[in-house]
Amino acid sequence: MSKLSKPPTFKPFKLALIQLGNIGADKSANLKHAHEMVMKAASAKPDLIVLPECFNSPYGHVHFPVYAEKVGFTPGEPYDVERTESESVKMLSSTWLIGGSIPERDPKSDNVYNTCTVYNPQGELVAHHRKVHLFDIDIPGKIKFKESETLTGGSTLNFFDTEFARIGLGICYDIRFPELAMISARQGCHVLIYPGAFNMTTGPMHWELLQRARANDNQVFFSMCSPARDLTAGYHAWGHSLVADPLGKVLCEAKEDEEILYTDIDPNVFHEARTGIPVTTQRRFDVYPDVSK
Ligand SMILES: O=C(O)CCC(=O)C(=O)O
Repeated sequence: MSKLSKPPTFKPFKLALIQLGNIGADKSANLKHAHEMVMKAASAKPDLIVLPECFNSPYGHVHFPVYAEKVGFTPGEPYDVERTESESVKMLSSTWLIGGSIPERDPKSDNVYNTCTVYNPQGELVAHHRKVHLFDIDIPGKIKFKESETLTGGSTLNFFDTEFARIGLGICYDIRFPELAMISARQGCHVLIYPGAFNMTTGPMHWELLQRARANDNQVFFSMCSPARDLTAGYHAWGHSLVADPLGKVLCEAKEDEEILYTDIDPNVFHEARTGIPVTTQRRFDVYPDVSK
């Protein structure tokens, strides 16, 4: 994970985003439904399946410590999925799968993180990302949210290699910090995937704009996978799971209900964008040397 080796050759692949619905208070029911939807998505034989942010628990800072699981890894150490205590990790091991995110309790520090886990087709947990930027906002009369009341921010940037692409990870609010996407792209990621759950205020304002911007800035494919909207839940997710191409064009977008979106990722678009508008080789670090390389 996240070592600077040569990226794999970027090859065409089929991506499936599961905009999961019916996420309620019952964790086993959430996992059962997620499993059914992963199996349903897998029947179309995609190369990579993605679940949304917080797919096993209601979204809200009060819920995170209650639903948090010991996932079975320590950053910097090899993963040991055999010894995991996490029901969610056991359910997820099936194909190339970005397991959205779940609240994770670190066994040593007892800190709770919002964590994305990634599995290869052998069912091994091969990468993880702890949400770096916590969603603490207050838009009077609209939305107030404070993840930092119960969560700790991660402190690493993460990507993983498949046989078809190098894929960078982030979670939701991480998209507002272009540095994360920029550094992942400079480390050779072809595709950036951020499970996310925007809301009814910032969703219409920024969900599409930010994804198209990160895609276009970095000339990569960019995708966020959201839960479906549930107006009976405490948090109303925007939905609209989306994939943008390296020119910033929206390739596909869900509405607000439960849905599986399939997209063919074509490396030619990536290469043509970078050849036609060669910003990746025209940067002037002599003018902005403080920007991380
Ligand atoms: O950035 C936003 O507007 C929403 C972020 C969010 O919902 C999250 O980080 O979970």
